[in-house]
Amino acid sequence: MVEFKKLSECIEKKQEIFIDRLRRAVEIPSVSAEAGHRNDVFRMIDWTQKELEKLGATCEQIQNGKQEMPDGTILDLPPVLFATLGQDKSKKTLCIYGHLDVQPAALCDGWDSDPFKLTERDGKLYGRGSTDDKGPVMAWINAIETLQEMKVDIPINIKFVLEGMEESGSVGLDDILIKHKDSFLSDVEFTCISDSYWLGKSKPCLAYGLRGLCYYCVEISVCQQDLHSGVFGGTVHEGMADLCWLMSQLIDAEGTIKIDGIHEQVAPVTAEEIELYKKIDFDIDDYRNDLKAHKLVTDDKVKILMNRWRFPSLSIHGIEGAFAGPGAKTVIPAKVVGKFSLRIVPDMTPKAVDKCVIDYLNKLWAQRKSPNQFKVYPTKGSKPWLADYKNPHYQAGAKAIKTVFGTEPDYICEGGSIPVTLTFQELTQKNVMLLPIGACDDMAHSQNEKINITNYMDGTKVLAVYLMELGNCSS
Ligand SMILES: C[C@H](N)C(=O)N[C@@H](Cc1c[nH]cn1)C(=O)O
Ligand SMILES: [Zn+2]
Ligand SMILES: [Zn+2]
Repeated sequence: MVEFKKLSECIEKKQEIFIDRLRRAVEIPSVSAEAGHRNDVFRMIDWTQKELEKLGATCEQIQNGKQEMPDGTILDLPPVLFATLGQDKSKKTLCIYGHLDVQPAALCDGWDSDPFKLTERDGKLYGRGSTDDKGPVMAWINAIETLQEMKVDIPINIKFVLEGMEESGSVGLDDILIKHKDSFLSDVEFTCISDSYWLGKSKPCLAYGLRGLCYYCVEISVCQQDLHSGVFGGTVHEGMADLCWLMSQLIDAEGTIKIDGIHEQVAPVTAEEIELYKKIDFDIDDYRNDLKAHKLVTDDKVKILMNRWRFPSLSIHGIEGAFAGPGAKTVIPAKVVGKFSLRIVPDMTPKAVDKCVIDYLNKLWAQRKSPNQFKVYPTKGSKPWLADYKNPHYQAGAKAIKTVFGTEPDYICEGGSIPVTLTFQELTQKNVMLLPIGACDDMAHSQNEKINITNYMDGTKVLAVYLMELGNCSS
């Protein structure tokens, strides 16, 4: 086993190279949700392939067909990048998943610097994708590169599955993985994903649960084109008024979901779980301060954590077709599409949730007695995921964290969703672990997303030590 002190020094010496690698990754605006950036997603995949090839990996881009956008345009889906490093039959194989696409971002959203120029301020690296998920993907590359330069024999074979559509529902990925179950995935013994965040700012953690996601569109059309509200106001049934009324019936002021049949699907909380949650090191005042929230829905630590991980939540995201710019445009939109989603937990399933949501909205629509055209439909849904954190694979992760930070990790769940996690678990029938490197205040998906330099560098160390620990791991 490589001496940690030496490994740590080698990683520290390469800090500028590693930051530069992340800088080049962030500079490619690989926003999967925007048609105008689709080529950048392709570019990002090509660029990462070259980085992996420099490590000696054999790469293959698995083509992923086409995607029809809501306006009817057809776009090529980015390929999924498969990479293989090492094919030693005497070694076990680790599969690393990550994503190379990012959420949309623009300076005018309220960023303090260009989201696609990695900018260092106070030991933090700001930029879209810095923590979600380009930083962690680069940290894997950094870790392998360092071990290779130190001439260390990595005790496992490594496979990468890197996609470019995660932030848009991982379109096509499950089908590709299912097709490669008996080939590329057949020898996978462990899967590790670094695409989530610590619970706090200083204590590392391992995550063993994710919520699933069910996303919905509610479409209301009034007429053929937008109307002048002075000329036509008072003569038509306004779609925005219908939609705002419908959306206001989804949750109450406390955030409790009002849709019939949702709460009944949630697995009952056990006394043992409550005890587990009580022990988690989580400062509720810090959390509120970080968010600069006026007030949280409760000051009870266990309830807040359970609301994040153990119970469903419903969020209203936006209205397509509605006026959202500055100024005072006076228009009646011809058609509006409301967007909301539910994060779902065991024992909820997208199928059962879809039925409740659609039945509930149809019931409300009948009450509204509007003559407008109404349609509600789910976009992609994903199930929640839970893993066995007592598996030796988690012990390898914990040992790596102990080596780098001198402390045991917290074992936590994550409120977000990475749908492919469950797919890996089901297809390989092996343990999957989430090993985050970013801090709780990294603000993924938001303005001023960042990763701390310390997290990026220590994260690289943890991933390198974890690769070495896997050599002794029998899952
Ligand atoms: C936790 C992960 N880094 C993440 O951000 N996942 C997204 C997945 C998603 C699904 N549809 C769009 N994005 C999330 O939880 O929102
Ligand atoms: Zn992510
Ligand atoms: Zn994300």
